[in-house]
Amino acid sequence: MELTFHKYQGTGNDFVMIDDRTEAVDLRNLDLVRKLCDRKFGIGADGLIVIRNHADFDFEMIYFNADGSQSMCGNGARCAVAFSSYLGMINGKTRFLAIDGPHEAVLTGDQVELLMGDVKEISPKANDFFVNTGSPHHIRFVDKAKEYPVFEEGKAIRNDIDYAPGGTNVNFVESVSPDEIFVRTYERGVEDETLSCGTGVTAAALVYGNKQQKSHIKINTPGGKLSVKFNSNPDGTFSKIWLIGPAEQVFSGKINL
Ligand SMILES: N[C@H](CCC[C@H](N)C(=O)O)C(=O)O
Repeated sequence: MELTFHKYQGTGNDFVMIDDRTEAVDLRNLDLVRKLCDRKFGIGADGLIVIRNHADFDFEMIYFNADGSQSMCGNGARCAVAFSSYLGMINGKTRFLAIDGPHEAVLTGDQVELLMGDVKEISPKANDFFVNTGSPHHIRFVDKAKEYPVFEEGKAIRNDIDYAPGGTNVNFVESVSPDEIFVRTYERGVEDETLSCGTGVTAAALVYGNKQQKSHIKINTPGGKLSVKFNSNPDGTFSKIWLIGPAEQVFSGKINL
């Protein structure tokens, strides 16, 4: 079977995208997911995104991490919006469905503004924090993030018994200025550091913004620049959380399965 794919990246978080409106892809075939994402034996990506029609939304995005596990993916969702526009399914604005529920997004040039789900709380975790922004995130503030042992420390926290059985993503955050941070992320399901993580920088921005009393945070990542703006509510929840950044089609191709 020959499969057409498109490769996208959002601030260095990269994805194999498949237009599966014919529903030809067997979503139970996790060996297929792992093969497509394999950087030596397949196309190579942090994750796979399958786009399907949905009666109540412009499209549905189904996200798989490279290991076949599923979660919400912020950068992937931004790339899915750009891909659905490329396919002619949307025109600038969209309302689509992901694993964590409905999302709105606006595409302006190569910038995608993605409305994330509301966040109920920021939980303290020893000297760190935990936030669920559609996927789980441990947040640790460090002095020199560029020199921090992200793989070793991230893997240890990701596998901490406190997070069993599902685990968590882990973000190491350095303050740059009152409204700017630098973030490196160890991603569950990729089981390595990725160049950026959309739900992760969103979680980091909420924690930092809450501390700094700021509602618009700029985020630098090894893969590029993102920003997050949000409302802090009197009950301690967060809403109108927008994740903003670029999404780019890198190449397309066909693969024989
Ligand atoms: N690895 C994450 C999902 C992808 C998150 C990341 N790629 C993003 O942009 O949000 C998890 O298993 O929860």
